[in-house]
Amino acid sequence: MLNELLAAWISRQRWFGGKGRPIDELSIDADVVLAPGLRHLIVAVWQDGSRDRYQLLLGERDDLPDRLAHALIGTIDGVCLYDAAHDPERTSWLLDGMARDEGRSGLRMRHVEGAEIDTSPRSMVLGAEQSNTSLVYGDAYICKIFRRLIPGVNPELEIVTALAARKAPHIARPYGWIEADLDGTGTTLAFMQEFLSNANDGWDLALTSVRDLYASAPEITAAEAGGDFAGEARRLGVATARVHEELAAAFPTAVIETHEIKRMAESFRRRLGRAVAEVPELRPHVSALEDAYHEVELLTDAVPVQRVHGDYHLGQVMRTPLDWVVLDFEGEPGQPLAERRALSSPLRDVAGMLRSFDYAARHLLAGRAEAADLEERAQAWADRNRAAFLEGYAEGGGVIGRADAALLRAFELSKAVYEVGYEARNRPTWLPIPLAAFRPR
Ligand SMILES: Nc1ncnc2c1ncn2[C@@H]1O[C@H](COP(=O)(O)OP(=O)(O)O)[C@@H](O)[C@H]1O
Ligand SMILES: O=P(O)(O)O[C@H]1O[C@H](CO)[C@@H](O[C@H]2O[C@H](CO)[C@@H](O)[C@H](O)[C@H]2O)[C@H](O)[C@H]1O
Repeated sequence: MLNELLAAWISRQRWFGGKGRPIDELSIDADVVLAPGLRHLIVAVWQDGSRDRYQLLLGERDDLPDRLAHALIGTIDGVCLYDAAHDPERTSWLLDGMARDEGRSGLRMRHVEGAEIDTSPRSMVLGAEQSNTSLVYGDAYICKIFRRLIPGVNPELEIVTALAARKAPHIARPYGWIEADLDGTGTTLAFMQEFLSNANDGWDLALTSVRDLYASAPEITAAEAGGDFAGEARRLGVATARVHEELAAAFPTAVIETHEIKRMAESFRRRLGRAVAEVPELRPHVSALEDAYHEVELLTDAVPVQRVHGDYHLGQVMRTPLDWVVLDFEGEPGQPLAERRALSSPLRDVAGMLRSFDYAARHLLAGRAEAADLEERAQAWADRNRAAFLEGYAEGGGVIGRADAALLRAFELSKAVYEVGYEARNRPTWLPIPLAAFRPR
């Protein structure tokens, strides 16, 4: 009975990865009582012969107050079952558990060495619930509950705790995490960090600048328009280089030679193959993309590799009154953990952010009558901020040599190919944004 209720409910959740496909079976793999009226469940969802596992906090109440009505999953024997992530009276147990390093039937709640956790703030679910659910406790902490579970330590926990131990700048302080064994492997279920209460998302800041530019008279250049972002783009470049330096110091590094460079080009091609099969609009660009990837195969110099962010864009950075802070070191969602933890060229992150300036510049263009004129201004905005970011990156000690141009270009194009797939699946009206990256310039 509970299984059926959960199957119907889970398929409607924003974070459920198998939307649009029928659920063949849902089973409960683990069910731990965390506190009175609060259970922690790991469920396995079977679709088309494949299995994904998700976690949920199951609340139980005899009467569900109105403020929790939206979280109702169903009623069994007169007991209301609901998503307790939305119930601050229940989620306070997670904070208490981490503060006291508690364990419950295989579920381990931990705090970072030396971190003092104030257990008084109550939580709210962060509005933009996407692939995960984030709980914000007062203005002190943000605890990300990873919904779809992949066995292993989450790269975000791994990286942020390693950088914090080095007292690295540009990261949000880690406080605690929750873990359990999945298939015999210690697996991160949740990760809690400092909440940057007085900070703005990089994407929102960039868009404010772009809007100003669109609203301004045509003769006004990107540099003259109000809300110029280039100073911030430069600072972000500096911060990015510093984070790369810290990652290289905290984790192993290597250099890859000719045959591994060829393998990298092959992986760009594989991604392209998959994306073309999914999105036919990519077809006219295949030959130009192949040429760009071939340039990589011709490289003769060794390429330095290290741990990187992996899914770097303006939505992953926040501007505090002091400086930029980098968030979400999880890598590209949906990729296998081994791939997300693999060493890579830091140019991959540089390329990700360059793409993001293009995104910010272009995303308001779609469907606007005056688009041709705006297109020019959008391009000017993107060019200016991309250049400023690269200047900052060099200023911060990041190295982009002349021989790196082919690799940087290939990373950028490959990111755009990934974005084409991402937009086709999630936001089809945004598809023209990454497609514009393939136009000859
Ligand atoms: N430490 C933090 N302080 C303040 N806001 C944060 C923090 N971490 C994340 N956020 C907010 O949550 C949003 C989503 O966070 P993110 O880690 O990118 O989650 P997801 O993996 O679901 O994309 C960010 O764009 C930001 O607005
Ligand atoms: O933030 P996530 O880890 O969930 O990353 C995924 O979603 C992103 C969108 O939210 C997506 O980023 C793309 O859109 C951004 C604007 O919304 C833009 O700044 C990025 O440059 C662009 O790639 C990201 O690719 C995806 O992995």
